[in-house]
Amino acid sequence: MRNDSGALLKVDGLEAWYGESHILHGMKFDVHQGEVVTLLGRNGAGKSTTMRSIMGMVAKRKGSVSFDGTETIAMNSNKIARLGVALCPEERGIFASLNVKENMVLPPVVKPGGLPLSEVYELFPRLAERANSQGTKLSGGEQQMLAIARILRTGATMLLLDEPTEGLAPVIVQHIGDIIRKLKERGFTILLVEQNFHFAATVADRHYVVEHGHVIDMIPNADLQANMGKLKGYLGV
Ligand SMILES: Nc1ncnc2c1ncn2[C@@H]1O[C@H](COP(=O)(O)OP(=O)(O)OP(=O)(O)O)[C@@H](O)[C@H]1O
Repeated sequence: MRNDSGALLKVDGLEAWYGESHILHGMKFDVHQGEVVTLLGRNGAGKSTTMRSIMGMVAKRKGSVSFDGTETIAMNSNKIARLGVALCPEERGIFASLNVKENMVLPPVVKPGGLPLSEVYELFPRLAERANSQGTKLSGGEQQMLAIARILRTGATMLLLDEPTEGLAPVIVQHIGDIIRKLKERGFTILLVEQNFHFAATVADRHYVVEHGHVIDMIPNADLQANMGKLKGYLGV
């Protein structure tokens, strides 16, 4: 059952700490079924910590995070994953000694409905070509594709993508954009952390601006151009 607002993911009053450092201060936002939503903000604003907290990977946290009506704040990350939420972390986490196919079949299927390898390869023809290549031999773009492809295998329906375009050439960034739009068409719900707001504008429905561990604004993508000056001010660019 969805919660009252109809949101698939609802974050409310989320606080998080690393040791004694208080990082998140009442994060509040939601993501509806089938939406692509970004978290934008300056370095150190708390975007990755928010993603990690949603996944249950930050030990000290409180507040409320609900997924499809289920409160997850007290759950461990395995249990959260079994609800169908998956994180593609900024560092990508490819196993260097394994090849593409081995990397792909490694994560456990947590929920029925994960994409079979054949469908993953349809979405990522480049990975099909590179199926037997070792992780160390992949370009940054191929590693990023593999990192996304891997979580599609798990059956997750809510994808948390942390800076998927970081350090990639413009042509690869465009390709990642195509993939995100295809995933949206297939009904996936996506929360995206991005530094590149020009890219974010090409894939997202709404943008939340994060500063000092909480949301300070929400801008629908349709209003982004009209709010560009304000957004650049928030981001200091
Ligand atoms: N493992 C950690 N231990 C202690 N502090 C951390 C840890 N990870 C992040 N931080 C600190 O938490 C704050 C928020 O970091 P976070 O990575 O969530 O920000 P961000 O908005 O994702 O920024 P960036 O775009 O630079 O990744 C920063 O001050 C960072 O130094």
